[in-house]
Amino acid sequence: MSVIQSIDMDDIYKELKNNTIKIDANGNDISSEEDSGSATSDSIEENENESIEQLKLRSLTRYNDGSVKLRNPYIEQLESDYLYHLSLGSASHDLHEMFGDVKFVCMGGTSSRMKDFAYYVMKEIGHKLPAGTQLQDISELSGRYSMYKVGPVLSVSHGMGTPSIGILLHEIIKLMYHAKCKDPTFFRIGTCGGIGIDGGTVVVSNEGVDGCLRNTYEVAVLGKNISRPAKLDQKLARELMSLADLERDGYETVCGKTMCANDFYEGQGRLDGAFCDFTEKDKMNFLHKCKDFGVVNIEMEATIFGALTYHAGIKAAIVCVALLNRLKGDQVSTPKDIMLEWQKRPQVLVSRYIKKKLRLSHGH
Ligand SMILES: O=P(O)(O)O[C@H]1O[C@H](CO)[C@@H](O)[C@H]1O
Ligand SMILES: O=c1cc[nH]c(=O)[nH]1
Repeated sequence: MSVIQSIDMDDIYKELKNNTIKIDANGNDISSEEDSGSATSDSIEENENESIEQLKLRSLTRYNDGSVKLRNPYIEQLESDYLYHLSLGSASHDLHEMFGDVKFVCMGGTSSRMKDFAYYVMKEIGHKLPAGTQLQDISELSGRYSMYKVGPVLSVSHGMGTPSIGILLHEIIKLMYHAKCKDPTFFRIGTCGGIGIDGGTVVVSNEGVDGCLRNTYEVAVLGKNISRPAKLDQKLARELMSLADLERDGYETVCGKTMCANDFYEGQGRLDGAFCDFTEKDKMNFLHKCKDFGVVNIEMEATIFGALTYHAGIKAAIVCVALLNRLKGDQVSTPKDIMLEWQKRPQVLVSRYIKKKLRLSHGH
């Protein structure tokens, strides 16, 4: 058995490596700043700082009318911007006409899930298609992602892992800008492995952490690692939790940290990949440490989803259903029909939220 370097879990709070630049939501380099949030810090001052940060973020990411502003001066200079992986362009399509009314962008890994969600949410919000028509996959030509529009809801597939959802997030955020969408809210509707929770349990994430339990998303840009906070909207998470109802739903909904792994097998401590250089004891120790740290589930997109939406000043939430309890095994072998029923659960919660917001905005 080859030797691998073990993760020193006690080092998780230490500074990132020297060649990593930490940037805050406003794009400032904060690599040299001490970590804030010690138990002795004054909470009123923290709240004030938080509000100031939110205001600065808003001025960087919104025009006065609430429409999405990009943090990239080069886009304005382009004569036309082609969103290659969506098969849509600012010159070839009237993006404002097509998407200007979008308020909710829902993403999930597979095309079939996002098509099902589009039909489900259509029924839930009472959206009617013209007689004899059906929903069209707007990005079909790209052959990469599938996208359906149901009134103010966009339902898009993102594929697997951070690179895939990262490309989509860049293009969808640009789409929001070209379409002049006002204050959109983003959701990831997914599946995950639970830690200490039964299969079928729904998880609302309160933050994303990476495979070393850091609450950041790191990416190499021009030869340097850039690290951005992987934050999710706390109020939105609480509101989603308030819409869950154990008695009515018949299943549990919990809130906690979500680990974003860069791999399904070794990266999630599975013993059933093509390779495994650790023991079952190592795996269980790691999963228990994650659990003690507040991690309730593992998937493969949470950090980048939190980081890019936060950087864009977009309210975002992740709702996943656990397909298994990783403390009890690694194989995902639940029968297909049960799995499909479980996958509906995050859709039900997100639809409830959308319905509630639409009712409020229509004044009833
Ligand atoms: O939530 P969905 O889209 O199912 O994605 C989850 O499932 C995939 C692995 O099977 C990863 O992409 C993980 O994040
Ligand atoms: O264990 C699991 C199940 C779904 N998706 C993951 O990434 N991990």
